[in-house]
Amino acid sequence: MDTRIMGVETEYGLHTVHPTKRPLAPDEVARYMFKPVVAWGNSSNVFIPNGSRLYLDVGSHPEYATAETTRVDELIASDSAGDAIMHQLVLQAQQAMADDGFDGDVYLYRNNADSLGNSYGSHENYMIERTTQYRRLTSALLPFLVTRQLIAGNGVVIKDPSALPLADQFPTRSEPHFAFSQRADYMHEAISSSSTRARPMINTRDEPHADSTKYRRLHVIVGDSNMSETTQLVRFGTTELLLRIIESGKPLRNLQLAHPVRAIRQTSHDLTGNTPLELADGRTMTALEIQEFYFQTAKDFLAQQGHHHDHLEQVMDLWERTLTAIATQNFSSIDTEIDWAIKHKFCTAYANKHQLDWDAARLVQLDMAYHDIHPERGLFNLLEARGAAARFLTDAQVDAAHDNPPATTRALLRHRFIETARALGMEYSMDWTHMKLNNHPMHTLYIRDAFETDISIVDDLFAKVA
Ligand SMILES: Nc1ncnc2c1ncn2[C@@H]1O[C@H](COP(=O)(O)OP(=O)(O)OP(=O)(O)O)[C@@H](O)[C@H]1O
Ligand SMILES: [Mg+2]
Repeated sequence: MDTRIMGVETEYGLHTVHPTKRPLAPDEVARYMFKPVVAWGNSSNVFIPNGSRLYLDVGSHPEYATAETTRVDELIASDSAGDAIMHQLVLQAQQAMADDGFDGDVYLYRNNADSLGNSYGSHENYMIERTTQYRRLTSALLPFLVTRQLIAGNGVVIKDPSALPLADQFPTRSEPHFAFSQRADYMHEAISSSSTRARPMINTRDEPHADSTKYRRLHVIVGDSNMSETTQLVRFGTTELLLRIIESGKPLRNLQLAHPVRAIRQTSHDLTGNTPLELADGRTMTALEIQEFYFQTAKDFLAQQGHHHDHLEQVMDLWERTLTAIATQNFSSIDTEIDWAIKHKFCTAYANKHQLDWDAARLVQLDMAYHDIHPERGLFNLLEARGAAARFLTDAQVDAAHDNPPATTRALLRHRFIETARALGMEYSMDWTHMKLNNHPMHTLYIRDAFETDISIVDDLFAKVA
C-alpha cells in the first residue's frame, strides 16, 4: 500500500495511594475519572473531537485509541495527546474524590503489567490489502515481532523470575535481572483470534473498520507501551516498512520460529541478543541475527525502491544504531532514544550509587515510576525534561493533536460531525465507520473509506436535516 491507515490503542494501569484510609479500588477511581467523560458524552465510551476514542471497559484500565492516521508523526502525536487527556481526567478525579472525602494520589501508568500479574497493552493497527495473503504476511512478520523488543522494548526489572507467568513451562534466568520487554512474558500464543486469556502476538479477529472487500486491519498486540517518542518512531516505522516489503511480494528468507512463545521470552531475558532461537527447519539464529536480517532486507529494499515517507532515514539510522549497541554491548549511543536503554541507564546508575542488585524493591519502584504519565512526577517525563530522553516531536505537534484530528483521514469528518452536532445540541452516536444523528437515523453516514477527507459530506448531512 502506498499510504496506510494506522492507529494505536493504549490501555493504562491505575493505582491510588491514600494517606490514611484504605484507598478506593481501581475500578472506583476509574469511574471517578470517567465522570466528566460521561457528563460530556452520556457514555464512558466516546469519540472525542480529535477523532480518537476514549473509553472504559469493565475493570480499571482506561483506554485511548488514536484516530486513524497515515503518518507516523501524526500517529505518535495523537497517542501522546492521549496521555495529556488522561492526565487531565486524573486531576479532575482527584479533586472530585477529595470532595467526597477520599483524598489521595491517583497514579496512571503507561506500562504493560501490574503487580498482580495482569497485563494490558498497546495495540497497533495497520491497514493491509485484502488481497495480501494474510497467512503469508503474518508468518513473515512474526519473527520480526518476536525480536522487535531489541529495538522497541520498554525494559523491565525482573526481581523474581520464578513469579513470571508460565515460569514453570518457560524457565528463564533464575537470578534477578533487567530484561528487554515488559510484555514478552505475558504472551501465550503467536497468532490467534483471542485477545484476553490466551493472549496472542497478532490478533486475527477480522474487523477492518473499512471496506471489508478491499482491506483488513492487522492487529498487533505484542508491543510494549513505549514512553519515548523516538522508540515509538522505530517501532511503528520499522513495522510499517516490513509490511510494505512483504506486500511487494519480495520473497523473504523463511525464518519461521519453532516456538515463538518460548523465543519471545528467551529474547527478552538476554540483553546480549545472543541466545540461539530454534527455527522450524531445525537451524538456530540469535535474536540479533534475526533483527540484522530484517534490517539488511529493509536497507536493500529502500535502496531499490526509494523512501515512501520523510522519516525513514531516521528510522533506519536508529534501528541500525540500536542493533550495533546490542552487538557491542555499548548502549551509550542509544541511551536517550530507546526506552529499555534509557531505563537501563538510569536504573544501573542508581543501583551502582546505592549498591543495589536487581532484586531491590527500590529498582522495581523506579521501573514503575518511569511509566507514570504525570508530567512533573513521572520518571520518564523528568528525564525528558532534563534532556536525558530525546524527542521526535515538538510540544506544538502534541498540543495540536489534543483537539485536532489527523489531516489525511476520515477523522476529519468525525471531528466536523462532533463539533457541529454539539453546537446544535443534537444527540448522536458513532463508531469508526458510522456517524448517526439519533433523531435522523435514515441519514446515517457510513464512511467506509478511511482516507475520506471531504468534510462537505458532513455539512450536507446537517443541511439536509436542518
Ligand atoms: N481502516 C482501518 N485500518 C486500520 N486501523 C484502523 C482503521 N480504522 C480505524 N483504525 C484504528 O483501529 C483502532 C481501533 O481501536 P479500538 O480500541 O476501537 O479497537 P478494536 O480492536 O476495534 O476494539 P476493542 O479495543 O474494543 O477490542 C484505532 O486506533 C483506529 O485508529
Ligand atoms: Mg481497543
